[in-house]
Amino acid sequence: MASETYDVVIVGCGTAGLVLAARLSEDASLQVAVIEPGNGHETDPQVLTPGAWMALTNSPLDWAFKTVPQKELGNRVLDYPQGRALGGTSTINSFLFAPPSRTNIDAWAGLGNNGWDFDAYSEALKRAYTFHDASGATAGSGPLQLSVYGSEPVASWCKAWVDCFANLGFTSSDPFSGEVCGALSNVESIDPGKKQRSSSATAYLAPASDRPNLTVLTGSYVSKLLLSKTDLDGVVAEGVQIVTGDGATKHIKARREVILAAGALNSPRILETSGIGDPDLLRKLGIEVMVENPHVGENLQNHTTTPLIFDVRDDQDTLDAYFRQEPAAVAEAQEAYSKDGGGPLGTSLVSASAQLPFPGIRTSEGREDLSRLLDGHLDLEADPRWSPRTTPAFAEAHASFVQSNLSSPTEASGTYFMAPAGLAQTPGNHITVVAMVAHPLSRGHAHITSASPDNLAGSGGVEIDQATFSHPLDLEVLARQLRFVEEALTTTEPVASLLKPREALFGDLEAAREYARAMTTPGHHFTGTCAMMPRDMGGVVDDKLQVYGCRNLRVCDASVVPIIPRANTQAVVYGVAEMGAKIFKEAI
Ligand SMILES: Cc1cc2nc3c(=O)[nH]c(=O)nc-3n(C[C@H](O)[C@H](O)[C@H](O)COP(=O)(O)OP(=O)(O)OC[C@H]3O[C@@H](n4cnc5c(N)ncnc54)[C@H](O)[C@@H]3O)c2cc1C
Repeated sequence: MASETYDVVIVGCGTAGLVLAARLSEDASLQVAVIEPGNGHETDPQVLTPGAWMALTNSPLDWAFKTVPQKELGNRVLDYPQGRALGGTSTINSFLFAPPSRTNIDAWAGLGNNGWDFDAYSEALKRAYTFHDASGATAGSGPLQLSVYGSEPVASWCKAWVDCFANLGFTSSDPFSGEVCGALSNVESIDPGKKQRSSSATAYLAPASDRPNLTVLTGSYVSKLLLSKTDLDGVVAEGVQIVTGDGATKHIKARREVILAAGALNSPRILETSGIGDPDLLRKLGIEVMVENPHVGENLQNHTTTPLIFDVRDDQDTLDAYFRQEPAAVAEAQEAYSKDGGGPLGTSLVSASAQLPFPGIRTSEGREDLSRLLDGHLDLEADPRWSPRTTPAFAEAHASFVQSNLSSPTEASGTYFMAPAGLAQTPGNHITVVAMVAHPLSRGHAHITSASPDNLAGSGGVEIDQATFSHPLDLEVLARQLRFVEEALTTTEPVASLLKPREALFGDLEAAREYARAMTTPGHHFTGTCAMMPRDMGGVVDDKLQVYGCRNLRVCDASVVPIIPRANTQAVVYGVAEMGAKIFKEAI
């Protein structure tokens, strides 16, 4: 069988994978190979034009996973998109760049992950981005380009949104500070010079692509890790087996390290297919057990998103006509974008967000409500009913973090997004607001259901269960967020007087729960399936991102995130990858 040898072999040219490829190949003495089933789309206008991102899901650039039916959502099956291209999900995502909170990252350190405190993490994240603010000033020193969109009517809606929450006492703050408690115009991974998508492919790979020590193998998927078991060394990763675009099987050997960066759904699949996972599952499927670890593929965490659409006064401008793809509005959008990158094609359309504490936490009534909820639903002694495969130690640490987050008047336990258009594409003018529980307690899993390495070519042979609302506290918090946001926007200026009169949807909490069960869809923030924490707590990798029980094998992508961040995940992944690159450089 054909074989090639490099020092480091990286599996996946995604968000994290290309950060690692670019950073590690800065050392000209290291031969680095990175492998990707998808292809490059460097000149594809569908990828580069911000407003076109929605068409990328369910396209050939999407793995297009699906969950099993979700019991608490009336057995609905959920779409789980994931990028399959140079840049991975950073090539198909919706641009929002939301750095995580100090308390969230410090909670990772609190699990026993030495060196992963917020200050160290923040330094690493700054190496990933350069943020250009409206005045032209910049922050950060990295290749990823970030900006805030400023065209009308989006800018006016963002201002009204920010002012509305300021009037409720939630003043906006610096999104990079780790301490946001208020509303803001979203920072997006859009290059303000080119008015185009900035991804790990454009920002990290493009400038490094002609390095002689960096080999990028596209159109090829890893079908197996090459692991050997010896009495002396235990289990060692020696490389990977790949299947190329023409169906040939090849071995790519690693002298030093194999780094899995295949994302939160594919990294655990590759481990399990290669014999690292729950011994019962592996034996049942006829896979030789190389490393026993029942936590591989467990601890899947994801946000849920629940939209509320508000009718806007007819004399207020929104992006509805474009969103309904009315020919005149589409032509106008194309003209605006080709003129100066403005108009709806220049932005994700998800223009503003708010990160807010538990509804009512600043009143005694709200605090009593929360206290009843926590007493009824949050057992700090680790309740295994909600996540039977999680260790009591992790369940307790997770619950304790969520309790402290919900109880704080200044920490965000809810994240809200605003788009100045109706996502239902109905006639008239609208804004859509999406509510999200920042740190859900429900945890699911992603496990293989077949031993065949051929499955790794696509989305078959895997069972993904998000276990939506399996922890009852998540639905309770969300129901309160929905009532809060409806009341806040319809009664607080300046937004209230921009909306048409409306009959409240949620007379009581049960109405809000029902609405959530019917309308909730997944965020695309899959994390946790190869969690970084001590092994006896349920970890798959240690704080150097090494896979427990296997030498020369690391994981570095969204799967290592042990507790989901309060908002979207790409910023977290860029930070994790920059942290990982530093750790690996020191180790190799
Ligand atoms: C539709 C969508 C919109 C999103 N919007 C936002 C947003 O607005 N803001 C935000 O912060 N986050 C957003 N996210 C989430 C965020 O983009 C991801 O969390 C992040 O990019 C994941 O990075 P990763 O490196 O873990 O995985 P990926 O970037 O997905 O990289 C994994 C790579 O591994 C490759 N791979 C998989 N299997 C194999 C194999 N067997 N062999 C070789 N390679 C393999 C994949 O093809 C892929 O290129 C969005 C996600 C989606 C799906």
